[in-house]
Amino acid sequence: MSALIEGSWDDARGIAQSTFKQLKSESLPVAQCVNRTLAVDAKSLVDLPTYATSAMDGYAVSGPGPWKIVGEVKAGLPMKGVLESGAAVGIATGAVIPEGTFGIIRWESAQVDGTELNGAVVKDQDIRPPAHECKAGDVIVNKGTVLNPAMIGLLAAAGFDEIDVVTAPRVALVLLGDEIQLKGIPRDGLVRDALGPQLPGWLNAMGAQIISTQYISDQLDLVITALKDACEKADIVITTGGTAQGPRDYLHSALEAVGANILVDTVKVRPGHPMLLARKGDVAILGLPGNPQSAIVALASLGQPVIGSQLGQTHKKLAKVITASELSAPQDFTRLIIGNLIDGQFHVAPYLGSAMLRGLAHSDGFAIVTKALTGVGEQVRWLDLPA
Ligand SMILES: Nc1nc2c(c(=O)[nH]1)N[C@H]1C(S)=C(S)[C@@H](COP(=O)(O)OP(=O)(O)OC[C@H]3O[C@@H](n4cnc5c(N)ncnc54)[C@H](O)[C@@H]3O)O[C@H]1N2
Ligand code: MOO
Repeated sequence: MSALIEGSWDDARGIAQSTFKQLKSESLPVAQCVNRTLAVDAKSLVDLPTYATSAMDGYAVSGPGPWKIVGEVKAGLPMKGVLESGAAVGIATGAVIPEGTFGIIRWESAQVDGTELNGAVVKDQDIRPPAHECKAGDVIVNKGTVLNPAMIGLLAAAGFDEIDVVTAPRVALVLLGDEIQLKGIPRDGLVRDALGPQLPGWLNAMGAQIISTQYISDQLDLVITALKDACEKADIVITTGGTAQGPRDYLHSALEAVGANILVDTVKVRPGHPMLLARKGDVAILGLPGNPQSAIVALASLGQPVIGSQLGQTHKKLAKVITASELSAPQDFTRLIIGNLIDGQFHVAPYLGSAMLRGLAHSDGFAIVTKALTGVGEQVRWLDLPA
């Protein structure tokens, strides 16, 4: 496949979404699977509810009243035998309904005199029927879903001890640049590394795991060695800086030297213009521009779809929102504009410059702007930053 060179943002994103295969899966205890992506359709192992149970604390009654109270049924301790006509038993919420029960009278509506019970009841009153929520074999969570805590609870209720989730893509980070300073106040023209510390947070939120972080000087042989090593152990290699064509930008030459195929080389988007996506076998190589805001734009634009594909997630169409701010984009370019959704409307953030993080730091995502001018009240697409 030939590379998409300075193509549209949507085409580049389409390539990022469609090129990479789902990784293998692993079986883990359900409680450890929150935020993991389900590798199979989860089919309930039981009917839910599994038994007919009482929805309320009260009395299970059989036949017409008045009834004689003959005992008590607790949750987890089903009554043995049949509830005879004219008999009642005290019953707790969640306890199994005795065979022969007509309905439940809540304790607050029951008239009790010694062992005699009176009250109004209709058939099956306050009884939760079995399989009301699902039958054994029903799909309760679809393959490709990112599991939230409620789903974890549902899977446990449905009888699962372990479940198959997709392995988290392994990311090797390779940060390029002689000017990068890792600690302290920047001095002598050096720049504090603003990407090494933030990329793990974004990548973890997208479902990936960092397996290594390397800082590499602007020397072609070092960049080649770092890329080779990273490609041997990772599912995604993410580089920062060196994507442009400047005198010390070695990413293109290094990709050629390691035998990677470039899929996307520069995109008609601002910020993030020199973003790059390549592959070496099944390994994705994502080149994030060095300017910090541009790097995060590239990660959200191309990195998130690659990770989504490797996790077997379905790529959703972007939602549309109304903009409360007037927005512009350069001719023939897509612009990703940082901002927030307030009452469902997009409000642009300050500090839009591609080298700045101050606006991005307080933004929830990006408006995707393709027209030269989008007026207040018009629709734009919205790309969420992962939370
Ligand atoms: N003649 C041209 N020059 C540039 C163009 C162009 O089209 N023609 N494109 C500009 C755009 S747009 C961007 S974005 C940058 C991309 O540059 P690189 O990916 O090659 O990145 P570097 O040159 O290495 O660095 C750019 C900038 O970012 C700072 N940086 C890099 N890494 C980090 C880090 N880890 N933490 C904080 N800051 C970082 C670096 O110091 C530079 O200031 O190229 C433009 N140039
Ligand atoms: O496109 Mo560059 O990424 O604006 O700074």
